Amino acid sequence: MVTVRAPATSANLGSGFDVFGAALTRPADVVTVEKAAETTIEVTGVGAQYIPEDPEKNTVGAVVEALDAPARIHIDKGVRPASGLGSSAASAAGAAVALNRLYDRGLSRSELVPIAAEGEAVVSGVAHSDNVAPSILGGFTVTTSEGTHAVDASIPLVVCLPDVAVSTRDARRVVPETASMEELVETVGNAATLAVGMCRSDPDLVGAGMSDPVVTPERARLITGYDDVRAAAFDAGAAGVTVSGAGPAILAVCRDERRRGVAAAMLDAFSDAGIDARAYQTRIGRGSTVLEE
Ligand SMILES: Nc1ncnc2c1ncn2[C@@H]1O[C@H](COP(=O)(O)OP(=O)(O)O)[C@@H](O)[C@H]1O
Ligand SMILES: N[C@@H](CCOP(=O)(O)O)C(=O)O
Repeated sequence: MVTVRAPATSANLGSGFDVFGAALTRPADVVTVEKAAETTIEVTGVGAQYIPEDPEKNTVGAVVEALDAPARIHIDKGVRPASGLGSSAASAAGAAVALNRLYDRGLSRSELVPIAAEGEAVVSGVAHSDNVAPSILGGFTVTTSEGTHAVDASIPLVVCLPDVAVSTRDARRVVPETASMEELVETVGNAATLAVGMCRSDPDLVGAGMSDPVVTPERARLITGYDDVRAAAFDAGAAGVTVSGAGPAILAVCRDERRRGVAAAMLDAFSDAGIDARAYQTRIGRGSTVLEE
């Protein structure tokens, strides 16, 4: 038996659509696997009632297939599904790390990234790796078709999750098909600024590089109260605010001493818009951890 804690993640970080990701210290899924002749999946925890236990439909089923590692699998969800916090990815990442150990497949953490990404194709139609990479490797990650680079960065964050669901599949439908040269130049400049900020563990620089003129404005329209929550976070001292993943969670980066105030301001703004929400005061953290084997 192997048990793995796989963290929630925030993808895109504004300027790095389908490329940037970050592991969060909390929340997390806990995935337990045991060898079995046939694969079975049991799901408990946050939002378990919305998650299929059929291996064909659950993200971990694709990981079992790719590793040829049938197992009795238990997923204890800490990351709510359809959150923008890499819920579907956390289970796939945890399963990839756990099954690799259970069956002694000997794959490196980097080699497990494309395998876990197969799970994302099951739910969103695209095997994007920007959530599974940080959930497996930890830190700030840059993922391209060439592979993944991970950087340990110490950056305080707040993620505010409203009590509404946005599916990644639906939110990918509003992504524009083209961008102008002006938008491209602005995005490249912001993404590069953010990456330098991560390398320096500088929250102000990371925040300065989060702005994205192409995808985020379209996604923000799907989140009731987004503009007010964003403005409230900036007023409370956030250095940058954007949609987390495909939403509806909203991500703010700030200095440590501002985190509590930023979280309270975001919750108040959602409440003023008539929406219940919860805020996680978190930071960039480590990847999947083996708890027991
Ligand atoms: N192990 C899993 N954990 C979470 N969601 C899963 C899992 N397997 C399948 N799903 C499905 O994936 C969808 C949520 O994924 P997605 O829309 O990408 O949201 P998130 O941003 O939270 O990952 C839901 O329809 C859910 O039923
Ligand atoms: N790059 C993807 C990331 C989706 O993240 P999720 O946490 O919402 O699953 C996208 O923006 O579609």
